[in-house]
Amino acid sequence: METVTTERTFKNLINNKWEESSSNETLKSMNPSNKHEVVGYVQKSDKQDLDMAVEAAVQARKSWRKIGKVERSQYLYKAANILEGRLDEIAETMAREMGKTLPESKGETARGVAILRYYASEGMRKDGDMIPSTDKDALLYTKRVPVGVVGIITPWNFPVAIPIWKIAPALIYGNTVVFKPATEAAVTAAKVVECLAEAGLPAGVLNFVTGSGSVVGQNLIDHSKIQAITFTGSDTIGKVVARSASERGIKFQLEMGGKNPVIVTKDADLNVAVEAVISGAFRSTGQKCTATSRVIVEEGIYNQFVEKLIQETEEIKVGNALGEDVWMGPCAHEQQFNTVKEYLEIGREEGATLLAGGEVLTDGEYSNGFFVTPTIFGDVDADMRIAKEEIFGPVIALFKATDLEDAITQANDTECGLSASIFTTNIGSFLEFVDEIEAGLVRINAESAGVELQAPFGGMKATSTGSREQGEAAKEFYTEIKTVFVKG
Ligand SMILES: NC(=O)C1=CN([C@@H]2O[C@H](COP(=O)(O)OP(=O)(O)OC[C@H]3O[C@@H](n4cnc5c(N)ncnc54)[C@H](OP(=O)(O)O)[C@@H]3O)[C@@H](O)[C@H]2O)C=CC1
Ligand SMILES: O=C(O)CCC(=O)C(=O)O
Repeated sequence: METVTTERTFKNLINNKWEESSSNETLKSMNPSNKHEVVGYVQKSDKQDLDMAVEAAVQARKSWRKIGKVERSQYLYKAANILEGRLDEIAETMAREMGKTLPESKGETARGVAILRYYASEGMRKDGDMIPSTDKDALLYTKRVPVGVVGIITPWNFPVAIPIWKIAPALIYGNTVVFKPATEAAVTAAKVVECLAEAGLPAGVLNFVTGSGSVVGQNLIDHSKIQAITFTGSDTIGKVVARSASERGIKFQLEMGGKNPVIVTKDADLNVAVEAVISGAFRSTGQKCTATSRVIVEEGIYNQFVEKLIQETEEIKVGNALGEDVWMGPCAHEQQFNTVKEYLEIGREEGATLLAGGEVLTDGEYSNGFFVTPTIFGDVDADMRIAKEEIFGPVIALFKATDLEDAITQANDTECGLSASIFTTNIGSFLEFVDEIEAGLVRINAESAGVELQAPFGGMKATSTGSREQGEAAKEFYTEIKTVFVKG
């Protein structure tokens, strides 16, 4: 039986009006901890709705650019305060809608507030540089200008932080936005947009359109009036974005998969390493692009490390994301649940040794949700699919290494290059790792996940398109540089 906990139907935001879709249809968002519970409804939009949103963003471009960065920052400060005031409510919605535990959901929402404040303060920072000219009587300088209308497509795994780390820099640098969230987390995203709208943004500056990726998302990336697209999600759709954007010669930024390694050397503090591997691999049910998925351990301490890892993994409490003392929630939605179940099977069939977990939980309350136990596979071979493919679930693949060089070679044996950690007390090992590892986020004695909003974020190799999000680095994507030469 379906339980409806909220009557709310969320609308699109187009030109500062909350609009129903032209199809008059809605999509319902379900709770992965209890698949009978509806969290809310969002609009099932089509091309017509998207065209209106893009047109509104086009019309708002000039005036938004002209009011200047300092004034734009005030809207972000206000939105931060509003989001902070709704922190508990929005975190609870997130936990209900995509199964992140309540403490983690609160942490992410607080991070959203901090990101808004960070980019608000960017309003007081410089817009360009003075450069000496070869002509002593001339003035030569650069001026950063907005790109124009930015299309933003986000995934379901960070439904507050990722939208905000794209929307806030887009707006502060003077762009207008059309935002399409992941359908599986669109109610949470709608609440974030409410906070921004309530801050009083002028009409057309931020537009929000929900609906399927294949209709709203595809039309957004193909739209002739968009000047830039930023996307976080799967490799498959990332490639579609890249093709469409490069054909039209517009800017694009992609953040996609990870297969992040952690190396544990023979001199590591094993307690620290075990705790960090568990947190990196299983928090958010392993559904982070920065999650730990391969753990490479030096032979001398392998047995000791694995024994402790198994023991602590077996103590993890899995349950409803809103449950007290629950450490790990469900997979975020049915399709993701099916993917994880499939990989648990693949691991067994490929001949890896199941050391912990590997179960689908179906008893009692568990039967209402998408629950699996945190899983560790040993004896994993580099050619196995569980060693190569992103699972996006709570699954660790363990490998043995003869020495540091072997461990780094194994760590780099992947197409992805987002995040990588090493646990060591040897300064030489850490310096070697920093030099040799092929990853955009390099972490020493710290878990592979965890991003600081004021620092550049992004991957090497097939994970990203080279550009970086967050921190100051975001301005490279959200602005163009004009080089100005002035002769008196
Ligand atoms: N790097 C990361 O952080 C993430 C990686 N992933 C990886 O991707 C896998 C699949 O997850 P999934 O949610 O299906 O990821 P997708 O790449 O399908 O979805 C990400 C976003 O793209 C949208 N989208 C879907 N199809 C199109 C399209 N043709 N054109 C434009 N936009 C589109 C989605 O909309 P809609 O929701 O409406 O389909 C969503 O907003 C995961 O198992 C995981 O491996 C997933 C999420 C985040
Ligand atoms: O580790 C984090 O905090 C960010 C991860 C992320 O960006 C993602 O999973 O998409």
